[in-house]
Amino acid sequence: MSTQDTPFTLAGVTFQSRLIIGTGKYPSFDIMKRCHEASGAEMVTVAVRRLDLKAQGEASLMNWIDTQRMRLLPNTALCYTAEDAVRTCRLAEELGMSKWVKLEVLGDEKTLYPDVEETLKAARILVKEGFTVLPYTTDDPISARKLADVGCAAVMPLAAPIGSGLGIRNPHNIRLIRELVKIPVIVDAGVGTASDAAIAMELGVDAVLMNTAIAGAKDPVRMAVAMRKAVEAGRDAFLAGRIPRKAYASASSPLEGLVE
Ligand SMILES: CC(=O)[C@@H](O)[C@H](O)COP(=O)(O)O
Repeated sequence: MSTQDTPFTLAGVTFQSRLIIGTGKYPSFDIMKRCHEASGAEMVTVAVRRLDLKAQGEASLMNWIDTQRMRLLPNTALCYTAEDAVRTCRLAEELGMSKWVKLEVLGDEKTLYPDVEETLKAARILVKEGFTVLPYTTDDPISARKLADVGCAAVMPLAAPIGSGLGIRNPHNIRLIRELVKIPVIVDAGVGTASDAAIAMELGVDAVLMNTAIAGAKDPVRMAVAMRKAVEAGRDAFLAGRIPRKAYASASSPLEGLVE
């Protein structure tokens, strides 16, 4: 029996790649650009509040992003209130970046955990203003459902705290979120290596967003390649369907017709 994939579609736009990539922490803009190419990602997130608006030419981050190939996804990193996040999204729009936003409203500086109450508040306002809202959230299924109910285009539960590289802390919850909401689910933050990305995809999520695992690797370009392959492999494994786990061995070769 062969299995057919359905395209990854977000707010009516179809993507070939299920990997979304960041722009922070790279050793250089040149390495970042090479990672973007190697990853095959078609969407790239940029922290609006970290942008140096005065930088020109090669000193400007935006100069190193291939916007012909990749859709820009401005994000609200460094925002701790709904008000700040909404203002940042409006600024992104004024700068001509995009009306698609990665909404990130953080609870504190130590954990960088999402403040779900403020995220919901901001999401309601932004959806009303016509933004396509992709919110970073906890791995709590009820919060994910509330974000879906207010009209977000996807939900992006964390695998683990941003930049921690701890991998999927709660696979069960990620699976519950996948079951509960009808919109795309994108695992965002905390991926440490390729197997984490593959596990996320094997849980049935639609895509994975990551930054630190690639930007902070010893060889970022090679890690970008590994992540592209891991996301593809995880998706294939999910579609193929894993075998059930068994408590005891079962022989790989048939037992009938043994030569005596
Ligand atoms: C780039 C970005 O938006 C991060 O805030 C995001 O959440 C990724 O986290 P990692 O760096 O842990 O992959």
